[in-house]
Amino acid sequence: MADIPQTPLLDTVHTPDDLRRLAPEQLRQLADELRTETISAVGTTGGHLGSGLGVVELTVALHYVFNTPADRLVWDVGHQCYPHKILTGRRDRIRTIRQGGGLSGFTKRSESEYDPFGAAHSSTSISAALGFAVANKLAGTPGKGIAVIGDGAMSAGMAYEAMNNAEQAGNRLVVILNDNDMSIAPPVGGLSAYLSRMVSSREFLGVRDVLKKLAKRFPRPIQKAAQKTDEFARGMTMGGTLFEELGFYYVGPIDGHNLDHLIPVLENVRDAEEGPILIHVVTKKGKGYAPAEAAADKYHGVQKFDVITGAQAKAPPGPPAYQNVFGETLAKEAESDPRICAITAAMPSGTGLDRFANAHPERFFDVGIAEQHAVTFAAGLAAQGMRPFCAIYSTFLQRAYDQVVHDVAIQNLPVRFAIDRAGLVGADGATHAGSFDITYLASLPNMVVMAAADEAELVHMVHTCVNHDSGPIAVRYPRGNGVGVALPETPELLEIGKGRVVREGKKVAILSLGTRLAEALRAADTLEAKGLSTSVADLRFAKPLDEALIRRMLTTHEVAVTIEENAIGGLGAHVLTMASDEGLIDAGLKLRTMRLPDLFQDQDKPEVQYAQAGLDADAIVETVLKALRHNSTHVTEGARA
Ligand SMILES: Cc1ncc(C[n+]2csc(CCOP(=O)(O)OP(=O)(O)O)c2C)c(N)n1
Ligand SMILES: CC(=O)[C@@H](O)[C@H](O)COP(=O)(O)O
Ligand SMILES: [Mg+2]
Repeated sequence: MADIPQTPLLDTVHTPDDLRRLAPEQLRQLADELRTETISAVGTTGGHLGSGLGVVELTVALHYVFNTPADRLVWDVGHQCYPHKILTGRRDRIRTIRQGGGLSGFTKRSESEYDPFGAAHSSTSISAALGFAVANKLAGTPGKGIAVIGDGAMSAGMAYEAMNNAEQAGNRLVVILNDNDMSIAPPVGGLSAYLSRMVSSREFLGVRDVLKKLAKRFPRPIQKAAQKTDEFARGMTMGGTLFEELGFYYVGPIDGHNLDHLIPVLENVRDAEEGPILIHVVTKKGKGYAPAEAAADKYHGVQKFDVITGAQAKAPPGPPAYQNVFGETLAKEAESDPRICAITAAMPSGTGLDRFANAHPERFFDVGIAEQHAVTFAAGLAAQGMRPFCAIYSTFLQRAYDQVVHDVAIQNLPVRFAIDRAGLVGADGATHAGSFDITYLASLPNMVVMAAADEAELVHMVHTCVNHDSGPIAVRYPRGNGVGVALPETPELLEIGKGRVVREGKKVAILSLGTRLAEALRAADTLEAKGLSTSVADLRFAKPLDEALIRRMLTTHEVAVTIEENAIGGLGAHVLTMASDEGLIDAGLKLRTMRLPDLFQDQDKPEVQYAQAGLDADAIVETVLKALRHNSTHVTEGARA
């Protein structure tokens, strides 16, 4: 573990109350020590670094000026909250972040009173802060709602829905726009260009500029405060900013690393009688750590790294990552099919579409953090004859559910959903688990839902998505690397709704969907060794089900087990419904469904998580043996566990 840095002043600050007892001139040192500790901690654990480094000064200033936790500080996404956690009583656990049993990598209500709202999915902070603000206003209790939202998160429609509704909060709501001109990738779209113009068209506001603007806007008390300064700054153009048109008082842009500017501005905003106010702070993602500042991604998400050199720990070379198999396969398919285009919602590298973009830039679209728009944009493309691949993580696709139903499924449009991070994802924890997409997709009209059992299957499924002329198709696959099977030279056109028997047996049938297939085969070996002849089928499709294959398995084996990397309501539910409707349960079939829990809080590596979730080979064997023992007289010798 990297040495814990010397931080004499930070050592005395355990809560924001300690911070607020410091003299203003001590805050610079505190910020420097906080940045050093953040770098050291993330060097040990890996995680999100760049965004936290960019808000070190802002974090100090916000807790110094506002009366947290009574003033409810809501971090958007929450990946930048490591400095906030260090200052709010969690420094002793910061080196457990994003690990099994450790701190969450995002804000989490159950962790601290200083985390009033959980996050991880972006663009929720203004709505939540508005909720806190209005609740306090209604109750007549003090306490503001303060949202800190990034320029990337500001590209999502939900942020505008909240701002459009914010007037009612008055001065109870403060929005800090943390503009570092970065999302995970460089930001895209009109808003990004607008913010760049705002920042480049005027110098950073000094305190005098801000006080002058505030003074003009607000009644006497602020003017008095403003007049304390020895001179007024030049006037600012009043109004005209996008945010002012939405009903906010816009203040900025100001230097988000200059405590001498941040603190007086925040103090004046805190005491303003008018509102809501949006403060536009300009920061640098990765600030204060040369390797992060120099990196293209500003060290957004990092492995453990050497603090001195910035060199990240390299994962041993293994099979290709699913995201890259997807991106490269689609890029190859697109060489011969001009209809193919690809859409990401601000995750080009995470989805592997950066590879597609390099090959076909004119057919690649990064729409920003705007999953709802991404899906309906894809629907429009499909309706006009294109073959759009909408690549969105399982968890983030949840945000666009009505667009999937209303704009794609009901209209039976040939949109292709490439659903990465399906199943458990490890360190990102519960908010990023891809536990529900089979449930929320396989009940939709016209929707085809496939799950790749390995990287070769993914290639076949992408090829099938390209060449099968039908309505919507979703293909899901997990975070991480494949299993090491050879990628097919010639991809297969799969028959929709047809699974495959991978192993023939007689007594036990394991019906697998997705990458649990490897565990199913391991379990079959164990069961065979116990004298239990076991079949294994890879169903490939959750919808439409391969009913003929399933019926054969359920009627010729004593025990059948379904297994999927999805919570309840997925494959198992559909097989159970079919078995029940066809009277197979009545006929004495022992059918068990193995699936994820609906809430899985742990953050350990996925293979550890699956064992904890009871979805590995040992759990399959145990499930089968229990089923066989259940009111059964047919237990084969040796089957007793
Ligand atoms: C709904 C949703 N889509 C995608 C993501 C993935 N994501 C996490 S952070 C991030 C970029 C956020 O950019 P910004 O708000 O500017 O914060 P910064 O990292 O620059 O501090 C994205 C796209 C997410 N968390 N939530
Ligand atoms: C904070 C956030 O939502 C993203 O940075 C996410 O953590 C990326 O996940 P992957 O690392 O699986 O791409
Ligand atoms: Mg940003």
